[in-house]
Amino acid sequence: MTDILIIEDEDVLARSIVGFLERRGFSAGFAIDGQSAVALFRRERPRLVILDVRLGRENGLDLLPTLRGINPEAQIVVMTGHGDVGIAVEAMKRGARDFLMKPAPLAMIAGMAAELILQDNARPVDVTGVDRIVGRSSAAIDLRATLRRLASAAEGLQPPGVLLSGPRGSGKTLAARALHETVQDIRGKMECIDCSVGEGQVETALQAGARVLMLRHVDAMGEEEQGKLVRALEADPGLWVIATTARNLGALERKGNFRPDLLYRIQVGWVDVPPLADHSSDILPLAEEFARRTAFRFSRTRPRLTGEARVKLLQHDWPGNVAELENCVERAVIQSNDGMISAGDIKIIDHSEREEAAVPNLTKMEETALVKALRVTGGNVSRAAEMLGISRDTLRYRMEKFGISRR
Ligand SMILES: Nc1ncnc2c1ncn2[C@@H]1O[C@H](COP(=O)(O)OP(=O)(O)OP(=O)(O)O)[C@@H](O)[C@H]1O
Repeated sequence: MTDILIIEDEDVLARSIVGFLERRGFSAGFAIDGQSAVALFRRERPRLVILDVRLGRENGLDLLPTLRGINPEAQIVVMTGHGDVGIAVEAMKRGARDFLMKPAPLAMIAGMAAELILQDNARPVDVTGVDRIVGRSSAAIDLRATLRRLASAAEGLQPPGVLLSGPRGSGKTLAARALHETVQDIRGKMECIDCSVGEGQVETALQAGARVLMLRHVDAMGEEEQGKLVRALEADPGLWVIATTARNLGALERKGNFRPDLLYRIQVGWVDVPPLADHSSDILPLAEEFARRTAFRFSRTRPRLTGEARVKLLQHDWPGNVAELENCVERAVIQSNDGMISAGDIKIIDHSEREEAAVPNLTKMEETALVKALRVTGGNVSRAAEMLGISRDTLRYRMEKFGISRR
């Protein structure tokens, strides 16, 4: 019996995946076309299949119903070309469990195999440093690499400052903490300040012995606090700043709302944290991680996401980024009660609908104003028209239009 079957028409690639998996203790085999893949699948009953969508002239997706018909319990992960989220969604509608985007590093394939085969509920929750950043997209890989590079250059950064820039909820604070955890031995104690909350926090943090200031939402820092910070940084050149912003600080500086000398000090190291929509291949690994963490927190067995639930998560564009995904999965885990998270448990808050509801209806407002003016004036049309700032004739016309009587 084989644990993992690789269905991949590129013989050399298939062999290297198999070799890598075997060195990590899995038994693996491969097939280079549909027909031999089905025969091997039937004979070896693998628990996991990694299926390339482009299988020579064949479409790998066409194999899905056959494989699922033979053994519906086997997990099937499809490999798609980079950026082909549409194909991944299609594959999952047809029963695939997950997807990988090519080129997928071998370590990532092995990690996914371990996760799916061992169903490791017991994976430690206390991963530290840059490893806390979940994701297998090239954006996540780049982010971890940039943070590691900055961490190793941390001692030499002059002046010592790193700016993490990206939209709300994208993971800037997590990246900042990950960076600090990696360098804390050389940089020392960190105090976190949310600059949108108020003034005076820099002083308090310094009094508490901070050697690193984490400034969340630094774009919201007031003028006076900016001045204090610049003076503190001048007095203590070893003080480190890790700042996060969702707004363009350069533009704020040009408008005179951000001090150029502060900007110069904090954007020595620069990290861009992308919106979740730009790395949608991380949606499912992140959702799995949030489900695992929430289940752990509430001492529950980790619920499984059904295929429909996965498709629903993939099809949303997450304007609130990772924070929105995290909230959504947490709610789903709390609501689920049969060990499964189904599409119905995934409640996506439609921001456009909420915004639509928040826009007042002008006709309704006009009618309400007319009724109110007539009630306040006891039905006196002249006084009501005066209050409303319109002529008596206009008021009469409007009353008729809305069918409003004087009382
Ligand atoms: N790649 C990731 N892996 C694991 N968890 C993540 C990742 N990105 C974000 N998160 C989690 O998502 C949530 C939101 O992230 P975070 O608070 O870092 O966003 P932010 O960009 O700082 O938001 P804001 O702009 O509102 O301050 C946090 O709970 C964080 O731990």
